[in-house]
Amino acid sequence: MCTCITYDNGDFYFGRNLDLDCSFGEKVVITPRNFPLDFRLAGRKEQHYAMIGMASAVSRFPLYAEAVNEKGLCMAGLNFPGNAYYQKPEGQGMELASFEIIAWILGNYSTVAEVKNDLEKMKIVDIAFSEKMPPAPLHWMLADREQCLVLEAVQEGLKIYENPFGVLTNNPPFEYHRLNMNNYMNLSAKSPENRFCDKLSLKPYAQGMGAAGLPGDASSASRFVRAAFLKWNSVSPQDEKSNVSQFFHILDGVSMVRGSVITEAGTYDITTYSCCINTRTGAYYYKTYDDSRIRKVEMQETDLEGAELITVF
Ligand SMILES: C[C@H](CCC(=O)NCCS(=O)(=O)O)[C@H]1CC[C@H]2[C@@H]3CC[C@@H]4C[C@H](O)CC[C@]4(C)[C@H]3C[C@H](O)[C@]12C
Repeated sequence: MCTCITYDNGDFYFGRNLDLDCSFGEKVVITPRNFPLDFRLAGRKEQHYAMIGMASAVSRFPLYAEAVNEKGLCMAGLNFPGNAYYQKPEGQGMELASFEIIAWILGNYSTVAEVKNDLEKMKIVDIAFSEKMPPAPLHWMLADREQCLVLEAVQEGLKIYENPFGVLTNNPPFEYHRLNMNNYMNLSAKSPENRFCDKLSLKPYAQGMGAAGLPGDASSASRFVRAAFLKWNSVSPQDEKSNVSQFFHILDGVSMVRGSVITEAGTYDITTYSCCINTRTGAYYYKTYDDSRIRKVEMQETDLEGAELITVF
């Protein structure tokens, strides 16, 4: 499971928890402007926007789990098993493999509004990266400071949703989470008042009781509501250090502790890493399950005109 959020407070931040039972060879990878991107059916891009994010560093193609480009457009892929449906390629139009979609969108577009114009033309097709790497069933959150969308490639085609929450988790489809949020509108960060019945003298006896009923489990639906509650009630000074710290505190509120989530295969889902990106500066902050120190990789400190992928070890 995964949780992705945006955070607007002075600067605009984007990031996620990546919850998984194993590593996918993740490394922070910078794709400079002149690194040729070879798309399977959409052709070769010699030049494009530079981007930074966490990718599987096993290949010549940057397989991003999430990234931001130099214009502040960001995108993340999250598991969507049983619902993601990639179409058969037909050899016409803008056909993209699921593993190419982040690099394609961030390489070519500077804002969500710009992408939106072309989304109708895009088709996500069923192509494996390699025999050992079949397509992952994903849905995506795409955001900039102005707008946030969810993209879901399902049997009926590519669905595009406005996402006013700036939050995404996993199954079921986004429409469910949007409706489910209404079940929690009564929760509050403030101390509650007795609305149960005025004939009973009910009083809060501790802090935090206004949000009693906020779901605490690790399920996707619960993480969605909890991340939204933490994010939308968040208060933080607007400097970089406070914002980044606050962002990780929100993600910590929906993170997975080893042993508490056992998959059907009997393995343990954990929050492998958490990341926070300042979308204006391209600074990528992250921490891992075994090292809570926050590390920072700055896209702008590398040569963005380069022609080779930069993998940060
Ligand atoms: C596992 C992650 C989602 C975490 C998540 O949401 N967990 C929910 C669990 S639960 O289902 O809700 O229980 C997803 C997110 C992005 C994915 C990579 C995308 C590029 C590439 C695509 C290739 O085709 C296959 C390999 C590849 C490296 C992918 C590996 C893996 O699939 C990644 C990391």
